[in-house]
Amino acid sequence: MATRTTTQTVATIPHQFGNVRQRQVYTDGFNGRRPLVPASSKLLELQAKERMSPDAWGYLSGMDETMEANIAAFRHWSIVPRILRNVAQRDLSVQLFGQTLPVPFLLAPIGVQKIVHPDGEGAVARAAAKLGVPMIPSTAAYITLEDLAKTLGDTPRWFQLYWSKDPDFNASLLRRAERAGYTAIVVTLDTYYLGWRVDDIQNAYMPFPLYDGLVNYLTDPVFRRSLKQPPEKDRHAAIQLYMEIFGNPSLTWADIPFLRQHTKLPILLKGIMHPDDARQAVEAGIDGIIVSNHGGRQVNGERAAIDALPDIVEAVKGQVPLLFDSGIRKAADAFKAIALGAKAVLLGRPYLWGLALAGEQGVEEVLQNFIADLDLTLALSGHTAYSALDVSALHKEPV
Ligand SMILES: Cc1cc2nc3c(=O)[nH]c(=O)nc-3n(C[C@H](O)[C@H](O)[C@H](O)COP(=O)(O)O)c2cc1C
Ligand SMILES: CCCCC(=O)C(=O)O
Repeated sequence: MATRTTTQTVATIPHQFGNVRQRQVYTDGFNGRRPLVPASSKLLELQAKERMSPDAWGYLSGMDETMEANIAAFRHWSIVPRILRNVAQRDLSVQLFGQTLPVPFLLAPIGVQKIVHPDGEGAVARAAAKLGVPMIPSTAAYITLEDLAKTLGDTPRWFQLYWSKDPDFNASLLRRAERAGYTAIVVTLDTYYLGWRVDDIQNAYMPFPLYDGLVNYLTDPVFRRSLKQPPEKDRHAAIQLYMEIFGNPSLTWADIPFLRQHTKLPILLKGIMHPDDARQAVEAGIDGIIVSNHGGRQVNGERAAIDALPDIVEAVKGQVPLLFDSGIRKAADAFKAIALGAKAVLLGRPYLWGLALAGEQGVEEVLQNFIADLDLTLALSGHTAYSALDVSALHKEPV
């Protein structure tokens, strides 16, 4: 059976990918079929909205003000292309924690994906594996982290930890992730509680008690031991326990060593928006930081994530790699975040919109489009590698 290594993926995706994709679109018409999903992220969002149930759409939404700020703030920076610099060969790969990622983005952890499509995370993992795009499955997935690891094969994968109130359960999740071949742990720290989500309140909708969305909990030996009866016999008690332990608002910096004691993998903190928190993370020995405001889902009126990035870059001074998410809709956004100092970005809602519209193939097409756009944006801006971009590729616009 043919095996595919990350390095081979690197070789097959980036070079000329954009041109191949364009040729498909303009001459072959995708072998005679129209695209399954719009290449325009605005149209993609609109069509996905029409396809989804109002409850699911409401859940995907966030706080209007912060979400709008996330998108609008990319305009605070613009790309200034350079010419005559031989951009015929390009490299989209980036190095992180001793690993080569074939593209400068990963799939952001997004829980409860079956609310938009019955194949949920399975379809996303299959599309990711097909293209070699790294994925970060959420603790709150509908498919166990072990099964997703199998689907991903040799595609790079990191595990997103929701740090619960039960230390033994947390340790068990970390053990399971290591055993299943995840190569980094992303600890999300902006979601001790879910924010004041007015659409969910209006719809009386709460997806996470849905029983099969708790599968990483229900299959966990430590979680099961805490129940009087197995979840198969008493669903209600299992859901109750999940609700009790899910978020841990008492955490402080003094708890960080717990993570280090329970995993050898690189640890990234997700949800850092303040430079002082970034400094403290470095002091605490954290391996990486994900600058993110959770896609504007947690605090209304929060600063746009891309506006927070330069301050954090300055605070961290290259001591650990920074990643970025919240508002990435097209290659130009990723280009700007990387030029400002992120090593890579996390793609969030757009792949979920592709999932809602056309399942696995929809995700695949969204990812292919994003990669093609990344490649062309790099070339036409006069650069040959995302890993070599810096702020000189941008102009700061007066606000
Ligand atoms: C429906 C939904 C569910 C999410 N679930 C998780 C999750 O389980 N864990 C997590 O760390 N972040 C979660 N996020 C946040 C994403 O990882 C990411 O930070 C966010 O989607 C980025 O914003 P954008 O989608 O607007 O680009 C979720 C986001 C959405 C939209
Ligand atoms: C139910 C798990 C929480 C998912 C999440 O992070 C979000 O809704 O933003």
